Amino acid sequence: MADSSNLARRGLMFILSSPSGAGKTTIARKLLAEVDGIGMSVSVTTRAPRPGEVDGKDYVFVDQPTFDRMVEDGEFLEWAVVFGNSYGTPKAEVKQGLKDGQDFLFDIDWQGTQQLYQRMEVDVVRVFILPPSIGALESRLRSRGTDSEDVIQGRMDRARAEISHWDGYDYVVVNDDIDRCFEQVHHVLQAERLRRARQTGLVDFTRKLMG
Ligand SMILES: Nc1ncnc2c1ncn2[C@@H]1O[C@H](COP(=O)(O)OP(=O)(O)OP(=O)(O)O)[C@@H](O)[C@H]1O
Ligand SMILES: Nc1nc2c(ncn2[C@@H]2O[C@H](COP(=O)(O)O)[C@@H](O)[C@H]2O)c(=O)[nH]1
Repeated sequence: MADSSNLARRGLMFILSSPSGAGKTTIARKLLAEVDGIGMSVSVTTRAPRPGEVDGKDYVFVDQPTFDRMVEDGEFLEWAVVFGNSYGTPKAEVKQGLKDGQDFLFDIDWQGTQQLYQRMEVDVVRVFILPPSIGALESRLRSRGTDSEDVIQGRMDRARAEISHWDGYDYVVVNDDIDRCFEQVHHVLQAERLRRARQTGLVDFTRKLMG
């Protein structure tokens, strides 16, 4: 017997953005651990690895000349400069994966979101995570313990500008309680998977149902 989860479906591009420290990486890791059928789009960056970050898993870490060559060779679906470092989304895996029904999770900023939306609007679902307050955002950046005071100040200075992009997203979720926020984001993913236009197996399935 068929249900919606085993009908053929085109994959989707599930984008999580937020001001730095609001919790998108935490939500992304939980989604990857607990939800089937979704994989991370691993970005390329010129930023130095943080303690504990693994090359090829958290990011592909490259130097600036390598990044510039990848841009010239058209290897990115989008790229942007964020906090003085370059970040880009590799093209290769995503395009084929979507055709095969694989969903991809993107932890990217508003500039990258706009570029992906312009290129691949029908596949993109845009989710923006807000902190419950500016104070909570700052204390999360500090409690993470991965960035210097200068870096934290830079990210706080940019936070208001980043928050101003909330209206470029399809869904906005406040991350006060992490479990509740995760549940809300998970529900968005489940609903978006059921969009008629993505369910490519529906034509055959309904034909059979109607005899
Ligand atoms: N709801 C929450 N309550 C308290 N702490 C949280 C909550 N969500 C996330 N955190 C913590 O806040 C810190 C920042 O979270 P995270 O690294 O996920 O943010 P981010 O948005 O991915 O930041 P960046 O853009 O810099 O990568 C982490 O230490 C995380 O454990
Ligand atoms: N446009 C893109 N933005 C990206 C990409 N990968 C990550 N990011 C964003 O950069 C900032 C900083 O990230 P951090 O890991 O250094 O704290 C954050 O907003 C990410 O969402 C990308 O490929 N393209």
